Amino acid sequence: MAGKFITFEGPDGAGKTSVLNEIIAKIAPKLGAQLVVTREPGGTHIAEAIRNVILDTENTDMDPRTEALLFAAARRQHITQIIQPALDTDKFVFCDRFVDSSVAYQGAGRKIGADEVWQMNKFATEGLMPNLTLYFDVPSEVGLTRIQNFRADEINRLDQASLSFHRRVREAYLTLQNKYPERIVLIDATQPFEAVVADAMQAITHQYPELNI
Ligand SMILES: Nc1ncnc2c1ncn2[C@@H]1O[C@H](COP(=O)(O)OP(=O)(O)OP(=O)(O)O)[C@@H](O)[C@H]1O
Ligand SMILES: Cc1cn([C@H]2C[C@H](O)[C@@H](COP(=O)(O)O)O2)c(=O)[nH]c1=O
Repeated sequence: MAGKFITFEGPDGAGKTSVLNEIIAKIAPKLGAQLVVTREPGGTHIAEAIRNVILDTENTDMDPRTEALLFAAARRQHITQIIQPALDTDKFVFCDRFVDSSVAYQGAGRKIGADEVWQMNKFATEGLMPNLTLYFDVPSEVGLTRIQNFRADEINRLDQASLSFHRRVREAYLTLQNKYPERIVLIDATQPFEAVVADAMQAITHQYPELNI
């Protein structure tokens, strides 16, 4: 892997996507064609189709392991079609969520267990991991309230899970950050938006000074 793989992670409503958009606007002129921005689940035609199945609020009877397998299947397609080819050609890949989401949501939220979810995802990723992960931390209540207040028209099946589910997700992220502090940088996402963007930018340019604007 010659390129750089940077992921944005966090509970629902943490502000990842908004911050990612802001950061991309800042660095896109600098990186030009060396920049790839993508998301999970999704990023390819097949993976976006899988996304629609997973997030459909009608699919209330989906088994937790089916859900985990579908996220991993979407990830596999995304890696082979988008992420790996970009890394092989020296690009910076910014991805909204990756395998840490599966460990947090399916491992802890759905109680499948972190080890089983890691094992299953090894088949999908063949060990590909981000170089840098920004973890946007907010209490579950804060994230869910933001979604209710600002994004009520886009609530998906995962957003609808119980508060205790979302609390387990956050705890799992904090455990991951504690376990892999070299890779995962914690950003306090309860701050005003501009301060969150500044902290995220600082974390990125600390590791990649060439992205300083
Ligand atoms: N620091 C902040 N303070 C207050 N509101 C914020 C902040 N950051 C983002 N928001 C708002 O919260 C809402 C959710 O943000 P966003 O969609 O970026 O979160 P997300 O982490 O990508 O969520 P999800 O993973 O559920 O898609 C948006 O309406 C956004 O404007
Ligand atoms: C990759 C991935 C995602 N999820 C969950 C997290 C969110 O609730 C949705 C995706 O919606 P977003 O608005 O694009 O953040 O899916 C998950 O449970 N497991 C995963 O691996």
